[in-house]
Amino acid sequence: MERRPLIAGNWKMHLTSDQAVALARTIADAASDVADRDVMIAPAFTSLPAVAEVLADSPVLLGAQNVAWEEQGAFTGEVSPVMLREFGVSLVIVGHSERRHIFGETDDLINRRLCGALRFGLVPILCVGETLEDREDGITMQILEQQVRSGLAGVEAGDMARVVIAYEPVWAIGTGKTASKEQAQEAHRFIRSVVGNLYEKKLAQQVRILYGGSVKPENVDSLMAEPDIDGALVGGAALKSESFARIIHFI
Ligand SMILES: O=C(CO)COP(=O)(O)O
Repeated sequence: MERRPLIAGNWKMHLTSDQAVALARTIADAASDVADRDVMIAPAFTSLPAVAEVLADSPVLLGAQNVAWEEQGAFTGEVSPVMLREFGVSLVIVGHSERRHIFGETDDLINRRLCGALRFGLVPILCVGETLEDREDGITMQILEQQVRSGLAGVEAGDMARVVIAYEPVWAIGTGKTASKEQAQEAHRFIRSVVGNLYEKKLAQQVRILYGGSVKPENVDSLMAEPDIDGALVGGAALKSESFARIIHFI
């Protein structure tokens, strides 16, 4: 089963709108020759309109870093899927570890966000990952299973075909410590098996699973060579045009 790779840059809470436009321009140029893979960048909400204009004639997809589940309403501080669609956003990150650990987002809340994204035609990127403590306690796979199952609760097979999952071990995010390709492959294969138990095996083979956590030009090729790693969710290295350009062009 051929899965189309996806390289996604998560800009987190970095860059003013002017800076975001400048970086988006260089990435659009760098990605102009890629045909066999998807590339996405997710700027801060405030930069979406300006970055959307830059990407209008580019194959680079526009992503957002979070999403609410209702079209509109009394949800102070939230941004609705319809508001994101208005600016050409097509993918949205949900359940990022920073949302879970800094802002206390629960599995239930993340599931609501994911379902809201699907309902309004956005592709959700569901992030899952264990902490260092979980790994040392030997409960990595239980944590991943729990996060995948609750994140996907109520999602029908027809919608599941659009969902992307990102495995981001918390201990590897922003630390410079990448999971070894063996650790990442083991987690990805396990996540695919969990999806296979929830849905048909064929569907599990179609689902793209990205790796995130200190992805860099130096390690992207070996990670991408693993059979169940279908792409990367990149933080720090996505903020530098040369390094993200190299990551997009992984071999
Ligand atoms: O959280 C991440 C992407 O969502 C990973 O961040 P880093 O690439 O900076 O480790």
